[in-house]
Amino acid sequence: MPRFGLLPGARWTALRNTETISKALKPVPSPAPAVCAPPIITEDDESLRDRLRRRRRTEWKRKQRGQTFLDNLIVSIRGGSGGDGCVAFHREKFKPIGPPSGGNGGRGGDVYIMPTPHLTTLSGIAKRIRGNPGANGQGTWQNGKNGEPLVIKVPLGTVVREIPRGDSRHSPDEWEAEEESMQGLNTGERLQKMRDSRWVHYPRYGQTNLTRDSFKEAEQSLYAQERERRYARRQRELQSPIYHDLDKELNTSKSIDAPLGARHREPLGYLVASGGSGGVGNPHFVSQENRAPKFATRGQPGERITLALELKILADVGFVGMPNAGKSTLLRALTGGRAKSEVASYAFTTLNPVVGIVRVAADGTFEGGVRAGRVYDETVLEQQQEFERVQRGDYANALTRNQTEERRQTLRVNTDRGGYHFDLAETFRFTIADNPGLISNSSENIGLGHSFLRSMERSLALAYIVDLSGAAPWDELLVLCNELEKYQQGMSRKARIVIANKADLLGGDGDPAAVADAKAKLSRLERFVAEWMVGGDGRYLDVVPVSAKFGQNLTRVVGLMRTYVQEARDRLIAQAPKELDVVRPEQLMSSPTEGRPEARDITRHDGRALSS
Ligand SMILES: Nc1nc2c(ncn2[C@@H]2O[C@H](COP(=O)(O)OP(=O)(O)OP(=O)(O)O)[C@@H](O)[C@H]2O)c(=O)[nH]1
Ligand SMILES: [Mg+2]
Repeated sequence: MPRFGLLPGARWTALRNTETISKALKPVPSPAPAVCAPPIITEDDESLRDRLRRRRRTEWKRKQRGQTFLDNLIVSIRGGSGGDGCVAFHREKFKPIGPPSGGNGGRGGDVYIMPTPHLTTLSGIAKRIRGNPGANGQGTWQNGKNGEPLVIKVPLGTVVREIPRGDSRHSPDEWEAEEESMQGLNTGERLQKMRDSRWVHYPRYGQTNLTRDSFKEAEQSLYAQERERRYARRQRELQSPIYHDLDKELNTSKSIDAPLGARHREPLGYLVASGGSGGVGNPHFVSQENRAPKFATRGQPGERITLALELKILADVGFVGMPNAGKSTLLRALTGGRAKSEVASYAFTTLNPVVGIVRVAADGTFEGGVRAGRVYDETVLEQQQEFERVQRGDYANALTRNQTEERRQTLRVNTDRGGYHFDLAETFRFTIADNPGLISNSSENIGLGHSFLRSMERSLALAYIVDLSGAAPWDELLVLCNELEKYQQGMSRKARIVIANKADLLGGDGDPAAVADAKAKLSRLERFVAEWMVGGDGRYLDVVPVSAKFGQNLTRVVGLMRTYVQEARDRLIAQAPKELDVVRPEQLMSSPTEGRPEARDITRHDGRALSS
């Protein structure tokens, strides 16, 4: 029995015509017998698929030219609309004609914006946000409930700006939106629509109300109030447009001198759009002339605001390096694996900045350094190894956290100093941002674009990461330095250190000739840095060879970074004691670097052109 299938391109509508049915159907061969066994997916297939997926993601990201890194977002916000007032008359046994008893509508919920350290991207924020509406009033003087406030949580370091009127990105306010919705209507229709959106009438009394003087007066006064509100809004927009630099967490603890028993309210953040007032019920319109008003007002629409959110990640130290230099590996090594930055051997693994915290003890020990012997390999390989460990049952007899603690106390020794324990007293902490790789012409939005460079503007210090095993790490440095300068003049003066990574690849297992070569390369890099690269305060940049993968020489890096951060913080306090919250990087630097050579067209040690 032949099976039939739809000819490619034949539309289902064609099947209505019976004549075309025979044309639309064609015999198709019977399917191959079902294979019972599931297809065997080898490990190679898995990794190939994984690599292809990553490649697609990177390519897509590159095509967006930095547009998808959500550090810039336009949000249009609407406060909650107020609830409608109610038209009702009191009814009771033996009281058939009671007084007006319509309740007022509830106020629309306000919209607040609040910084939180638990977020690192703006990607979870909707582009249109609407506050909660107030509830409508009801009979027997029942007022509607106010709308709950809505809090938009944004990452720390977000700058909030109101988009001014006239800007193409500005979305219309309440009145402009109403005007737009009435386009094409004649005067009578417009008036009718405006009345419908402002008034509630007692059933079947709409037309009767309109002719009453008391209604006309009420309408006049409503429009007058609206004009005042509109004028006040324009004034506010001109005189104090919304601007918040959310670089500090809001204090959530109760003040110590708060009265006993005072309720603690969680801070909501900064108000950005107020909710509309609720409409008033019909008792509001009682007058000598009209003892039983049969109209009430509707709730006002909430404020409409358009905000531009810009995320400038706040990290004390920012990493600047070419793709594959080992920035993510270094961040993971410095944070003891806490910072979940992806590591892989292809360019542009890191697509968005990742911030990690380095915790340092009084003796210079840092959290990542206490787990001696740990290798920070590529994340896929680590996952694979972890999976194998689980499969082998290595964790079956592992001690629980309480057991470990007990054991430590009984033995009075520190048996476990790795993992997520950092049992030394932490005396200093700073944050590091691992940024996507920078390539030649990144400042012109090539590669992953320059959106992440904006985040670096705020770092107190920058660290260049170069691949020491490459053919010419000094050329990499030049490109990095020039790109920073091209993006913002004077930015490269924030750099304090050159970290020469992958030092473990040099030295060829102790072969004297290879060791001599490695030393020569390092001293050439040092000479280059001494000759061409001067920090903002006129000092030369430190050059430190490390191996991020094997955690070698990292204590020195942490020690130096700690000094830079401490110095910069002290300087900030000294220079701007009253404006501590304003980071002014240009104040940190004093002497310009001159005579720096131009970026050259260079190729990397692996032969790839940098200007791709
Ligand atoms: N031998 C050795 N390999 C390293 C070292 N540091 C990083 N690698 C390897 O270098 C490759 C790239 O490392 P990543 O940390 O992803 O480099 P990245 O600079 O973050 O790269 P992008 O995110 O693409 O800009 C990985 O295969 C790492 O395992 C090191 O110190 N020694
Ligand atoms: Mg990376």
